Amino acid sequence: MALHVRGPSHLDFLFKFLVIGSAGTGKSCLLHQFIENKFKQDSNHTIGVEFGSRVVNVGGKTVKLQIWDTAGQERFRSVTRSYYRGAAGALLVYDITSRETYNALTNWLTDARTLASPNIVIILCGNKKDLEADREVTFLEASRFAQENELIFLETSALTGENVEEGFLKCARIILNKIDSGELDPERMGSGIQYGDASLRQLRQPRGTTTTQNKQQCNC
Ligand SMILES: Nc1nc2c(ncn2[C@@H]2O[C@H](COP(=O)(O)OP(=O)(O)OP(=O)(O)O)[C@@H](O)[C@H]2O)c(=O)[nH]1
Repeated sequence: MALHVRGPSHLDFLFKFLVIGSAGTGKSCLLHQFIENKFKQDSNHTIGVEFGSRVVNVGGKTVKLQIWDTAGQERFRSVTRSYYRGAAGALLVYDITSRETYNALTNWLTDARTLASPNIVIILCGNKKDLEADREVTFLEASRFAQENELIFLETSALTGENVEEGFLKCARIILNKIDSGELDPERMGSGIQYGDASLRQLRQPRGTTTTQNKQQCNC
């Protein structure tokens, strides 16, 4: 899907993000908490895909996060998979009170890395941190899984808001660092990154310089 940046002239970048993971882990609630700053009461299963966006300031840059919240239910898998392409970042969510959702992580991870991009930046979120008494997955084992699979790991609570903003911002910060270091090229097709108006102004060449296209047309 093509991304278009038409908006405030102060925008440096637009990043496409996904929220993925098994049904009922709290993906929609995490997105709602991040965007609305409150817990989404009576959250129903997502049908297909939902969308949200928020402009954030990270490392001195203004970034618009365009976030696709996907349905975790198996019956929507073919629809949701079609949204993976060209995502720069993802929150991969499991529920700390459900080992089943933790066991499914490997499949979600494979999907993300094959369908989105091998370079996609993924934050592993152990959600429902507030339900400590019902915990089925320890912090330590999830940390090890994250380390083995090169993921950043956080335990979150969409209910209390704990670590929710951190998850999204950490993902954005890592992507920005990778752009700075040259590891990620925003101009690569399917990078999930678009320059905003502010970056485009900086990139624009001064008048009178020879463009690549001009050089190609010249036979000398
Ligand atoms: N206690 C607690 N409950 C949560 C939290 N996050 C979500 N829930 C509850 O978990 C249930 C599922 O939340 P959703 O956000 O709809 O889950 P989902 O992952 O989007 O589910 P699908 O759309 O089916 O993939 C709801 O009843 C929420 O109220 C949390 O951090 N703490």
